[in-house]
Amino acid sequence: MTVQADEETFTFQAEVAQILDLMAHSLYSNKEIFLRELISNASDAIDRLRFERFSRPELADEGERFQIRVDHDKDAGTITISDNGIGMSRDEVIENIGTIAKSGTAEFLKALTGDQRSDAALIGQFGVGFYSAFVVAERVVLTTRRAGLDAGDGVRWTSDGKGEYTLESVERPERGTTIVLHLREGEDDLLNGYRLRTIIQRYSDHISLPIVMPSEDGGGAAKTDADAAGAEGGADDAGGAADAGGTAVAETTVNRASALWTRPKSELSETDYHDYYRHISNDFAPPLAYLHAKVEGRYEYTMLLFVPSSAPYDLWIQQSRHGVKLHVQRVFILEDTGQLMPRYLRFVRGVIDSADLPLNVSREMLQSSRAVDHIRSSAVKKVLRLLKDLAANDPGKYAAFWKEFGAVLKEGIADDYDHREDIAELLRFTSTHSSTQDADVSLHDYVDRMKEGQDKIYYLLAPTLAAASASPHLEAFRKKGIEVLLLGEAVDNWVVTGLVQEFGGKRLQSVAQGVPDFGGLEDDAEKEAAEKATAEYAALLGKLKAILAGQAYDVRVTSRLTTSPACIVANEAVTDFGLAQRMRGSGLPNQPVLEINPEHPLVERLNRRQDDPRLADWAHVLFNQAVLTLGARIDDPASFVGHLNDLLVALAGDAPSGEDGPADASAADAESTSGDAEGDRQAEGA
Ligand SMILES: Nc1ncnc2c1ncn2[C@@H]1O[C@H](COP(=O)(O)OP(=O)(O)OP(=O)(O)O)[C@@H](O)[C@H]1O
Repeated sequence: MTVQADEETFTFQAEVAQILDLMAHSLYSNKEIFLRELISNASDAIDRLRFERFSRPELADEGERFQIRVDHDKDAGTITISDNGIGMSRDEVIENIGTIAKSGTAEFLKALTGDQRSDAALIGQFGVGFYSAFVVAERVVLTTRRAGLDAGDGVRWTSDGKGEYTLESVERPERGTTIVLHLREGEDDLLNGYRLRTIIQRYSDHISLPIVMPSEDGGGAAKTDADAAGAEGGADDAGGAADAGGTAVAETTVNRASALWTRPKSELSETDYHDYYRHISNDFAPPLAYLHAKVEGRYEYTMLLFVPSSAPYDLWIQQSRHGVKLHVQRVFILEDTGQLMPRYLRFVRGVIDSADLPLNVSREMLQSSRAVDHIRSSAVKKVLRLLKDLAANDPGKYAAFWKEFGAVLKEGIADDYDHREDIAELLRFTSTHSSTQDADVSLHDYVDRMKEGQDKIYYLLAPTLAAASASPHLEAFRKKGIEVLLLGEAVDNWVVTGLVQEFGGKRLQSVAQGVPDFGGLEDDAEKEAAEKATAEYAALLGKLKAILAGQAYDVRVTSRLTTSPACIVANEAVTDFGLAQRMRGSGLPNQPVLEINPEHPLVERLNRRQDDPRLADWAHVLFNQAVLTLGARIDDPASFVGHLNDLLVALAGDAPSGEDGPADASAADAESTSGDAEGDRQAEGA
């Protein structure tokens, strides 16, 4: 920091410098948005002043009208945006302009791809509004004075966006902020009243405050005081002051200046809604769906809510913002932090405007307000209905929604008991019936095509979808043609437990827990075969159990498998809450049971050759390969590889003794094993 008279020079926070650089490259194809961003900040600043006045009556002075002013000066090559909002103190300027305090900055920067289009959308989402000025300006001068401070407490911030900015104290009689953009060479097309007006009407028409421009702004013929002052280098502040103070120049309001949600639906076009959505979300893409409702009755409120088409970068950040802004009688009050929208609907963006709350309502008051309870419950119902309609009328769009937000919506099954059934209908899964990994099966679809005699909804919970779809647990179900839902997300455990094991009167049943349960779909012959196998294998089971003591809770014969030799299931028949935890740990259930397939040649051979000196190797390999197909982690991978290699060496049989071949005893054994393996292959082939 260098000090020169009253001027101090500061260095931008590293992230700001990086974002400024990226922005100039990525946003250029969309350069007009700088105006939208600066007008949006001005509008926020006025909203904040209006709000602060409720608690600080001393700020309520002047009686002038709130407005945002846009002006340009062809000769000086400047565009000026001023507002009579809350302004900033020196500390606030340092904190707000020059630093990015938002959580997730690092994640955001990582998410940038270098692709102009997608980066532009991301940058927009991140809301780096003010810095977009540097897309068109080579120098930006911001002059501001906080409401409630003295005229001598004005601050001027100047920067060329290249790493440093300066601050100096200035006299500024009126509160508010003025931003003068000194345009880069080649940006003269923006120095045109008609062009500016068109941009404002395109991007900022929905701003509920008047945006005014000098009346004679068509070709820059009229010179305002601001223009004249701005033309002099270093006279930016004088320009701004004259500007915000109001001059004798005639002004016209160029936007509609009424809160969009207060206007009747019949007057609004799709484009109006989309523009407004972009204003509040910073999302360049149009919303997937929206609802606009005016409710009258015991409580009176309006809601305008949007479902975005893609997830914001911070959807999974713990403290991510909720997207609904509370207004009271059109005055912005606060951003929702969960009072208006539950966490599982945190992707919803929009406005709720209540006529019943006091203007000075605080967050604490919201928590115990009946009106808020009512609004919240109605908002949730309406959003769920909107999603239901989308699913029914536009399955393609709903699939897109599910891809982006399905995992968030699933949280609602555990969090919102009252709406559990509605949410359950919105769930989509991948199943053994799906041709891709896309989640395209609803619980209704599943129940509708259940086999005759089937009385349960089967599911398989695995650490990933890939592990689920390749799991041996599905073999018998596939053979019998019974559909199984494949659940591969951490939140899915809450889904199955949250559904209280039931949907539409059908119980949910894991295919990897307890003894195999095919409901009414197992015939007597199968049951008999299973009993017979258990008897035939009793001795082998005892031996395996002894070898795997401490690893396998139990070893059983199963009818669950057709092609795999073994699998692991959870001993408990019912999902418990701890399962998700374990799935994220080693991936093994608390009481892992090794199930072996009596029809498999390998298992048959073990039963015939229980005296095999390598029985322990076989047992460990069977157990651990079953752990792997579960998508779980082997406790002691080195020992597994050791057992496996011992068997491979024995099978290889022809390894030259004396080099790396087995010792004599094992060599003899290797031969007999290899012979057996041959027999096994034939048996398998037969
Ligand atoms: N005209 C203004 N008057 C008062 N404060 C302002 C003004 N413009 C910007 N600020 C302050 O600077 C901060 C940073 O502005 P910036 O546009 O970069 O991000 P933001 O407005 O916070 O985010 P978003 O664009 O997502 O709304 C604002 O939050 C606000 O505190």
